[in-house]
Amino acid sequence: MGRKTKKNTKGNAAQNQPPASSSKQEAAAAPPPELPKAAKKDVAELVTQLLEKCSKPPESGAKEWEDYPDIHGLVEKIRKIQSVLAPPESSRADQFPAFISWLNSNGVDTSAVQIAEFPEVGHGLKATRDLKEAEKLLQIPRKLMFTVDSAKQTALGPLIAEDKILQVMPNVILALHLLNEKLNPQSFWKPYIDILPTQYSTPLYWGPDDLQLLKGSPVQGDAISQYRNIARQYAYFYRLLQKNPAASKLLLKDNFTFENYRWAVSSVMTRQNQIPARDGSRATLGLIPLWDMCNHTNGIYTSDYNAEADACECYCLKDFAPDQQILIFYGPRSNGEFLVHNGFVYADNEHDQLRLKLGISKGDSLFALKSELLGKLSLPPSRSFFLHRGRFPVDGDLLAFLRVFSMDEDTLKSNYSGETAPGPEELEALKDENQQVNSDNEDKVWSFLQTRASLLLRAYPCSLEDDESVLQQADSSDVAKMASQLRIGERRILQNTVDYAEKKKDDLKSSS
Ligand SMILES: C[S@@+](CC[C@H](N)C(=O)[O-])C[C@H]1O[C@@H](n2cnc3c(N)ncnc32)[C@H](O)[C@@H]1O
Repeated sequence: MGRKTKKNTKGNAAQNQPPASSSKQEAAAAPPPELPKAAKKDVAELVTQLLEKCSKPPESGAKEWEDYPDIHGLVEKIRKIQSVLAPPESSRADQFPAFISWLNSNGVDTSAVQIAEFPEVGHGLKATRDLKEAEKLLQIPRKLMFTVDSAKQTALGPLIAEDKILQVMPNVILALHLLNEKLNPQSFWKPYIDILPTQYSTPLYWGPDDLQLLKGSPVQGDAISQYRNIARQYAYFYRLLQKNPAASKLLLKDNFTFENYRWAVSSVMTRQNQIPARDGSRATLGLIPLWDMCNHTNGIYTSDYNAEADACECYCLKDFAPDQQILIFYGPRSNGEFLVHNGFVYADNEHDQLRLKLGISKGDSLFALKSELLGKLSLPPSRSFFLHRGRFPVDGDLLAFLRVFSMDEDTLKSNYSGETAPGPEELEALKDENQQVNSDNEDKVWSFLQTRASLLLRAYPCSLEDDESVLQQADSSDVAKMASQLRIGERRILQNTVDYAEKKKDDLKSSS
C-alpha cells in the first residue's frame, strides 16, 4: 500500500520495545488438534501429486485453463480431508474492543477513528471528529508491526535461516508467521490477528464457475496463474514443514491446511506494505495494525515513515467529517491487479489499464532485424504491454514496439540497422507520439491497434448492457459483480483506444 520514506520528526522512541519472542510463548501453548495418521498419509500423497502437477511450467492460453480443473480437484480433495481441523466460527466484530485496548496500551492514540462496517468495502475506519486534509491521523510504532524481521525472531527463525526458497519469498515468510502466531494463544499479536477477516474475496477463494466469469479478460489468466502458484507453494511448504527438523516444534506443522494457507496468503496480499528496516538500510515486508483497516480510493500516498519515532504515520488524504469513512490511496494499480491481489475492483479507478500481449512472430522474415532493434530499446520481441485509461491510452514502450513491429524491410535496413543503427535520440523518438518513422508506418501502427482493440471488444461473451444489469441486480454474486465491473472498465479502455487510433489515422490523412 502506501510508499514509506524516511522522515525525521519528533516521536516517542521510548515506547518502541520489541515484543517478547513468541518461541518461548509457544512452549506454554496447548497443542492444536491433529489429523489421524491415515488421513495424514492421504494428504501427503495428494500433496505429492499437487506439487508434480503444479511444477510443470505454466502454459499459456487454453492449456493454462486445461490444467486448472486437475489442480483445483486435488486441492479440493485435500481441503475435504483437512476440514475436520477447521476452527469454530468466531465473530470478528466481537474482537474489536480488545484490539483497540491493545493498541492503546501500546501507545497508539485511536481517538480520531473508530472501526465500522461500510457497504461494499467491508470494515474500515470512520472519523470521530472533523479531520483536516494533511492532519496526522495515526502513528503506529514498529513494535506492533507484523514483519519479516519479527518472524525471524520467533520459532520460525531457524527454518527461515535454513530454507533458501523461503529466504527469497518474504510474503510466504509473513504468511507462515501469521499462521504460527494465530495458533499461539499467547501471541503478542493475538488481538490483531483476531480482528482479521475470516475469509477473502481474492480468486484463491473462487471456484471454476467463478473463474469462467472472467472469460474474455486477460485477468482470467492472471487469476489462474495465481491459484496454481499458491497451490504449488502450499505443496512445497507442506513437505518442508513435515520433513525439516527446524520445523518440528512449530505449532504450524500439524495445522498447515490449504484453508489456513489461502487465508494467510490472502491476509498478507491484501494488507502488506514495505516498511523501512530499523537502520533504514533496506525495506522489510509487514502488516501495520489499524492502519490496514483503511480502505482505498483515488488520490496520493499519505503515509510516511518517521525514523526518529520508528513508527508509521498516516495523514488525512482530504477533510473528513465526523462519521465519514476515512480512505487512503493504496497505489496506482489497475482493476485487474486489485482483483487478483486485493479481491476488489472499483468503478472510477483513475489508474486502470489493460494488459495486451504482443509479439513478433518467429515466422516473420524480418524477425532478426526487428528483434535487434527492439533489443536496443530494451524491449524483448514478445511481452505484455498496457493500454491505459484516459487521454493517452498508448505509452512510449507500446508505441515504439508497434512502430518496430510495423516496419518494412527498407526502413529497417536503411535507417535502423548496421551502419545506420540509431543513436539514443532516434531510439527515444520511436517512443514519442509527436514524431514518426514515416506516414506509412504510422498508419500501420494505428490501424493494427484499432483492429486489435476492436477484436478484443468483440471477444467478450456478453454485452456492456449485460454487465451493467449484473451490477444493478440485487441477487448478483459478489464475484459476478466484480467480473462485470472489471469488464466495464476494460471495455472503456478498449473503446477509448479504438477512438484514439481512429483520430490518429484521420490526423494522418489530413496532414498528407
Ligand atoms: C487493507 S484491507 C482494508 C480493511 C478491510 N476492508 C477489512 O475489512 O479488514 C484491504 C481490503 O479492503 C477491501 N477494500 C479496500 N478498498 C476497497 C474499495 N475501494 N472497494 C472495495 N473493497 C475495498 C478489499 O477487500 C481489500 O482487500
